[in-house]
This record gives sequence, structure tokens and C-alpha cells, in this order.
Amino acid sequence: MTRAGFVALIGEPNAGKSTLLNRMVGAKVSIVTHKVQTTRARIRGVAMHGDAQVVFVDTPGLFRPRRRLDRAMVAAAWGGAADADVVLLLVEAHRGLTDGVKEILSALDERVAGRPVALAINKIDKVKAESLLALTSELNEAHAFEKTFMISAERGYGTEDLMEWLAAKMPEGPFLYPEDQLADLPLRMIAAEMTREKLTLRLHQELPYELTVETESWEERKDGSARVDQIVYVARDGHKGIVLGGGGETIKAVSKAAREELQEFLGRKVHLFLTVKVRPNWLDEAERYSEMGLDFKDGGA
Ligand SMILES: Nc1nc2c(ncn2[C@@H]2O[C@H](COP(=O)(O)OP(=O)(O)OP(=O)(O)O)[C@@H](O)[C@H]2O)c(=O)[nH]1
Repeated sequence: MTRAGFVALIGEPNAGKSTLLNRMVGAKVSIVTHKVQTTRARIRGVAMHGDAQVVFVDTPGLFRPRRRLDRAMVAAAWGGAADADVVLLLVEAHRGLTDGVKEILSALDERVAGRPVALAINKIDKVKAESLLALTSELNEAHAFEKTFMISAERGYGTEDLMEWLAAKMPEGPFLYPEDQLADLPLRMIAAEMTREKLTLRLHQELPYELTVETESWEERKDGSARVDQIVYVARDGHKGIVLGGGGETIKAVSKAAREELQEFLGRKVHLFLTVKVRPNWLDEAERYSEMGLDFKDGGA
């Protein structure tokens, strides 16, 4: 008998959800950067473990929503958790029981009532082993977790045990995705995410998430290569210059880095063309939201 189900990863921004997802799934499907709040879509990765299929929902970081986009992200995060068979809360070992974690804990009972919730203390490579016991009991006093794991998503410590446990928690049933499918994101969206990641890394603090990337066209060529055209949408005229850089230097570097990553991912040659356009209202356009896997109305006032 096979098993299959969903695991929702929740936690504060930067807790390491994308890193863990990538490790469990074994391929890079979600973007990982040093910046917070990079995950927008409810990206799923599918991990196989023995007879079990575990589908991970990588939720946007939970944080206090202000703008429409933020509210939609938070609604998407909790939506993912409420549908899951197991909820996995990631807490950073060196930060412990922060106010943000406390807020998540107080919302847990209401939002995901009846679902098993496990705790994964992540980034244990950053702290002394002695401190972990105290942290474990402190967190378990704050919430009765079904199980506590100590892991390093980055180094792979403890992640095997975690996977083993999650697999056993999945309900019996047929696989939800074909076995060879790594993520249910279309290639076009993966390619757009790669470009957005490179932009985010390159621009640092200058443009938090006021830009979006869309793949306009994807053409398969006879020689086995692909021509990919993408548009980078910015919210303001002034941002266009920042994205382009002096003499187009920034966009060229971004394009090169994104092309290289996409080529490695696909295992073949890619011709990538980026165009920067100003679209003042994109943050409030419904269409943009569905392309990011979010529900526009969730962000409503
Ligand atoms: N030292 C250490 N760093 C880690 C570990 N896991 C993740 N990180 C780092 O923590 C940062 C954030 O990781 P992400 O996986 O992007 O975090 P996230 O929770 O998906 O973040 P959001 O998308 O903002 O919600 C990255 O710089 C990771 O390299 C770990 O086990 N140890």
C-alpha cells in the first residue's frame, strides 16, 4: 500500500523553509536567497521516500501583513497549512522563541485545528548542542508538539529522520503526482523565479519585492536550445534605471546569471532575453496575483 499527502512548512521569514524543501525534494524548485520574504507562490515539491510520496507546500513567511500583497501572502500561507496532513513549524535555533514564533503559535490552534503539528529546530549548526535541550522544552511548553526534530536544513543533519517520520504520517492512498515530477510549477514560472532571484540578489535593499518577472515566450529551437523572453515589471519609472544599471550593466549580469542557472537546470543551451517595463499598478492587478499562485481577493482590505 502506498502513502501520499501534504506537509505544510510554516515559520518566520528566513527560517529555512525553502532550503529544507530543496533538500527533501533533491532539486532546486523554490528560490533561496539571503533576503527575507522571497517566497510568494505556494510552491510544491514532491519527495519520494520508500512507498510514500510527500508533497511539500512551501509557504510564504508568516509575518504581520500591511499591504495588499502582504495580506495575500499570509492568507496563502495559512491556506496551505489548513489543507495539509502534517504542519511542520520551523524555528531558528539561534533565535529561539521570538515574538514572531509566539504569534504563529497562538494562531496555530485556530488556523490548523486538529492537524498534527511537528517542530523542527533548524540551523542547529549555528548553536552549541547544550542549548538545544533548553530550547526544546521552552518551545514544547509554549505548544504541545507531536514531535520535535533538531535539524540543519543546509547541512542535512537530522533531515533523514524527519523525512522518515513525515513519510510514515502520510495517509494511505495512491500517489498524488507522477513519480518523476519534481514540482508542479510550469517551466516558464521556474525560469521567471530564477531571474527574479538573481535580480533580488543583485539589487539587495534597493527594490524589495516591487518587481515581478514573467516569461513572455518560450521557443524550442531545432538545434535543441531554447529561446526564452522575459519581462521584468517594475512599479515606478525610477526603478527601471536601477534594474538596467549604468550602461545596462545590471540587467546584463542578471541575464547572464539567470541564463547559466536555467541552462544547468535544463541541461541544454538557453538564449535568454530580458526586457524591463514599467507597470505602475502591478501590485494591485488581479492577473499578477494568479500568476504568482496567490488569490487576489485574499489581499482585499
Ligand atoms: N547556518 C544555516 N543556515 C541555514 C540553514 N537553513 C537555511 N539557512 C539559511 O537561511 C537563509 C534563509 O533560508 P530560506 O530557505 O530562504 O528561508 P525561508 O524560510 O524559505 O525564507 P522565506 O522565503 O523568506 O520565507 C538562507 O541564507 C539559508 O542558506 C541551516 O540549517 N543552517
